[in-house]
Amino acid sequence: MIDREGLDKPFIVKDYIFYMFFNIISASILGKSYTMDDPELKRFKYVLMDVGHEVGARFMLWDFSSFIRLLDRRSVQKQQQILTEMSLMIRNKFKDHYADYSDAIERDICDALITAKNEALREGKEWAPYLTDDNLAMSAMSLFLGGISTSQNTFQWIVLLMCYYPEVQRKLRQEIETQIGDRMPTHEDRNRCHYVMAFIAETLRFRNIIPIGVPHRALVDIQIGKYAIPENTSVAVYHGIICRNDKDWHKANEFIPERFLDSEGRYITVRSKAYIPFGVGRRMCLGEKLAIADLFLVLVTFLQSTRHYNIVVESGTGIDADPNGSQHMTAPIYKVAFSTII
Ligand code: HEM
Repeated sequence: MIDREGLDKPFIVKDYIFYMFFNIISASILGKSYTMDDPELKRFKYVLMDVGHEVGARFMLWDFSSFIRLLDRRSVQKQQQILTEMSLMIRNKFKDHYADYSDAIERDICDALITAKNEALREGKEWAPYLTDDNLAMSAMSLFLGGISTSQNTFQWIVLLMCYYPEVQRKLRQEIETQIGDRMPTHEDRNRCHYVMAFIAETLRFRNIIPIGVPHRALVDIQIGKYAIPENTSVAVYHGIICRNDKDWHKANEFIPERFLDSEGRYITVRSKAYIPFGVGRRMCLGEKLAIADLFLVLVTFLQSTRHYNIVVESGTGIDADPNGSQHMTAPIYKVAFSTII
């Protein structure tokens, strides 16, 4: 990134973050990485990032209003066409895994799905008939779609917030320096980097990227607290409000990583019920552990590799969300500049 953009020149960091997380998730699920100018990657980027900016928050209403779909018909058609291409591509990549599959090595999630299918068939499990190649390929696609925009979007906030609050950046660097130094970070390092973990947890609370969650449907008539919900009603949990309400959070609208540290500076792993950036209940995020692991490793590596530089941020709207950020609470478009510490 620094080699490409040079020193002391502010540049938009957004696409770099997208490409990095795209490759991380793609390598874990499909076992494939892309170069930045790969045309396939650019098509994916349209669906995962650009369509939201093209039509703004109206994008959320496509499912509910045929009039708005008509108004945005070009974007709707383009998105549908790319999604169809994506599902075909993922089906093919899933099937390609059979060519050199071995149950002794699990290269990625597609391999793990094939192993699960073979085991279910061998053991005569009642769900084995549902583990068809098409269903498994579409499960891989759900992970792919669910994982990339969420993780990359959270990391856009991570970079913005740590640059916007230089004192926070200093504390992150200091902990990484004393606990890890120059060596490659491991998953176990999460147990010693309490401030880094608290910073990630606070970013997820403070700028909860899916504030209205994923809409669900009541399958039967049900009572939730004092509310009677009739069958077939759409139900959305407003995570964004719950994660930032004054009843549950002291100074809810301030960014305070220390709220996730105990009096001895240790990361608090027992969570308040109001901490739900990954949703709640049976349909909560499947990728929470993978997301936290990736965010930790990428953040530590990023700070290690930039330790000789000051990172300065230029953001016209500060740390307010992008008003055109569709259903996600997207970070504003900001620039960063690297300068050598003298
Ligand atoms: C910082 C990163 C992430 C955040 C904040 C996040 C957040 C969420 C939220 C709020 C939901 C909806 C839960 C609900 O409806 O109650 C969800 C669902 C889901 N997420 Fe994530 N997610 C992240 C990363 C990932 C990753 C890395 C993957 C997989 C590789 C993933 C896969 C999924 C899937 C498959 C669902 C649907 C689960 C279902 O409907 O049963 N997510 N996520």
